Amino acid sequence: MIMRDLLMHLSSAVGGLMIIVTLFRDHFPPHLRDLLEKYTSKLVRLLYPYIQITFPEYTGERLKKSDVYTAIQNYLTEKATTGAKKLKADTLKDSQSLILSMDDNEEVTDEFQGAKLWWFSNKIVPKSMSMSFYPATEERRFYRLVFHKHHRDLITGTYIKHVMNEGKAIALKNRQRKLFTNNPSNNWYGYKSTKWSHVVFEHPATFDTLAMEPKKKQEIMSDLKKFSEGKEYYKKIGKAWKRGYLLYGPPGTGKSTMIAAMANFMNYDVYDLELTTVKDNSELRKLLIDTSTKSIIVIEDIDCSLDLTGQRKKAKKKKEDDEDEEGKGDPAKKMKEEEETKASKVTLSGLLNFIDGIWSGCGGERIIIFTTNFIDKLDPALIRRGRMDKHIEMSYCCFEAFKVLANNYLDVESHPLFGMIEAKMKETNMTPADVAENLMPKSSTETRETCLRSLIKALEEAKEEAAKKMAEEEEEAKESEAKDAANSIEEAKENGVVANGKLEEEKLNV
Ligand SMILES: Nc1ncnc2c1ncn2[C@@H]1O[C@H](COP(=O)(O)OP(=O)(O)OP(=O)(O)O)[C@@H](O)[C@H]1O
Ligand SMILES: [Mg+2]
Repeated sequence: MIMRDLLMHLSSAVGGLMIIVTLFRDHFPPHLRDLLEKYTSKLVRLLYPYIQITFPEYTGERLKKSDVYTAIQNYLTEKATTGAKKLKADTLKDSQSLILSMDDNEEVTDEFQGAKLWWFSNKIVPKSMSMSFYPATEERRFYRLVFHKHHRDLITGTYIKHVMNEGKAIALKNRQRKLFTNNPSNNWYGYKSTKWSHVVFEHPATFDTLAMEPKKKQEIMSDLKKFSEGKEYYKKIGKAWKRGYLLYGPPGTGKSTMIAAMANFMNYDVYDLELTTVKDNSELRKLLIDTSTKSIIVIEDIDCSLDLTGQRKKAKKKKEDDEDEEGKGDPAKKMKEEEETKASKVTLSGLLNFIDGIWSGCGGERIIIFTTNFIDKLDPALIRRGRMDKHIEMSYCCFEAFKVLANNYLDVESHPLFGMIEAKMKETNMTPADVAENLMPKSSTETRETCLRSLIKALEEAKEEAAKKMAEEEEEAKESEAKDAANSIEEAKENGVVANGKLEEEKLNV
């Protein structure tokens, strides 16, 4: 007989006993009744020597999924695969592997330091007749742990802690990383809607494939590693456990690639925050509080995002002008639009407050990354150390970086043409994106040699282009200098005439 049947029999026996007790209670004199109750509960404890602990799925008014429940779920997943007969299947990590967990109404036996325990999974479906729009949310799942009372101390003291630790470790192992993007706030409310939508994060970039000076790359990796191990240190120095990185450099130098490599290195989720869809500072705050720990929050092209209000006003003004031209300018509508424009803005101070303030309360490790093509355009307050702790310049492709790309794209570590490429690279600037594009074979007939030669050709063209551009610029500068000089002579002449004229007038007046 399996344990559940045994427990069920015991429960019904106890239930029967309780009915008898109630009957006797009504007909017995009080002093005898007390005596009887005392002995009955002794008998019950003797007959049912098991203790039950229930772990509900949600805590506190169903607001938050219980961490304990999740840990138990993970812990039991491994046990269930071998022990349980009814299993639920789900896919995990690249949809390649299957994960099996305990189905409802199933039991799993476990043993811990000689003690035998039973886990049951079940759910309570309230029998209310009300027609709910969201039927699934009414179900209350729980796990129940049953063990002999002899093991009370062992189970409550050590075993549950062991389950928590194991469960968390399994969760970390199976962690499927996600890439989140923020939803516009008008989609935040309603059934199953969330502030962030996500897809599985499967970007292949790593620090190995990132083309960069090896020393600089190593420095960034050590910085990240130190940060991830710094829980106690940050606590000691009284700082929130967060770190800000500013990636700057021309387009195509690998800023976005670097973020993917960082996420893969750290095993973190990525929150790609699109500021243009965030209405105001309070929305920004809500979004950021809703991010999980072990995550990278990214704001790309921060210079464009922060100029948001300006951009919007410009767009709106153009629209208004168009309307006026058509003779449809409605003052009431205009006022409404103006109000909307005022309400729809994330300010620099809002962003600064968030970076400084909110996280301190959130706990957990978070990295924030800003990227920009124009570092000079940014407000110094935004990028001062402490906010953006590390500034990383992503620059044009150097020879070391080229070698990484050649290895990635052509599986070649050295080649007689490398010397020429190194020399040409010193003479001109080319982004890693352009180098990579030239190295990539475009057809099956292309060989390493042809790809490297096509890069050399591109480098030569880039050099010529740069020289031409410089000559043009010089020419323009000379022209404008000449123009300025001519203008100032003209001005001086005019001033001289006026001054002389004035002098003549004054003389006559005298
Ligand atoms: N340092 C690099 N290492 C490896 N690949 C790179 C590097 N830089 C660029 N690339 C290649 O070029 C492509 C474009 O790079 P990426 O999107 O990272 O540039 P970016 O600096 O983010 O540009 P933008 O400023 O326009 O956003 C990538 O898909 C990648 O294949
Ligand atoms: Mg980018």
